[in-house]
Amino acid sequence: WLGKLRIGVFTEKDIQQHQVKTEEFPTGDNIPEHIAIIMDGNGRWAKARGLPRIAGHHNGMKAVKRITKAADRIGVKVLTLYAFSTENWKRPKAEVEFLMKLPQEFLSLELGELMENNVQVKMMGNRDLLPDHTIAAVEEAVRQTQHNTGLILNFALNYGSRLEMLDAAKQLARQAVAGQIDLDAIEEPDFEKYLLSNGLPDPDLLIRTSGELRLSNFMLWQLAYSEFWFTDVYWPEFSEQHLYDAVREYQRRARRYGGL
Ligand SMILES: Cc1cc(N2CCCCCC2)n2ncc(-c3ccc(F)cc3)c2n1
Repeated sequence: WLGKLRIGVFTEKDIQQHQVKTEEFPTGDNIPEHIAIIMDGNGRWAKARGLPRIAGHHNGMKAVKRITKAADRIGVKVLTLYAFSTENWKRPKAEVEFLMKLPQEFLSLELGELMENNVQVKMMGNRDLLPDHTIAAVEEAVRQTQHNTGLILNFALNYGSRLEMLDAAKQLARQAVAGQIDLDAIEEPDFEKYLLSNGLPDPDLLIRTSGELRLSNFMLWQLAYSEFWFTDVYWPEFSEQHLYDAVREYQRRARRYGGL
């Protein structure tokens, strides 16, 4: 009986504003197998606090760890995080140099725990233009975790969807010109195997933070049937409960649309 006694009184509003850390997290059926996140708002988060943009990116990196653990906890199988787009090269040189150091900083801090939690690190993106030190850090993490069978943590790094699809089309065209495939027999799976997401299921749920309502050249083919969930919250302040709100909404839609 005493176990049910509430210490202090909090309202539904407190819960919705995450003033109170409710232990509840989504369970049961329809946990999305693959969640993809466009982690936006890092610069604005810093600006709102009178901090330099790189402070936003650094706090964004802490959110990566927080949300990876939260997704793993509820049984998500694949978590794809849009860490750097092909358009991000237009940022100031100093900012790009800082961003290009974050993969190795994150991995030097977290790879041990990722291994303990059986997480497999993958990278989806174009290795051209990436600094050698960035590629080396990511490829070492991919190698070390390649046999892990738990959550797949897939970083979209120097990724652009149109370039990805154009390259897949060119590879198919080359095969057709060489007579290695019958043009009229090409089906969607023949195209998909040349995408950088090859081997991964399409995202069930796309989350984008900071109020932007665009895809920004992210997984345009793969998101064809995905649920989209947008929030005004800036990525550095995106909490476990925000993730769980998105998953609960996904489960609600699946129940509603899953029927007739
Ligand atoms: C370029 C960049 C930016 C980056 N930000 C932090 C998250 C918000 C978005 C912008 C800044 N993060 N966070 C983690 C990584 C990363 C990438 C590959 C990898 F194998 C391990 C970690 C990362 N990479």
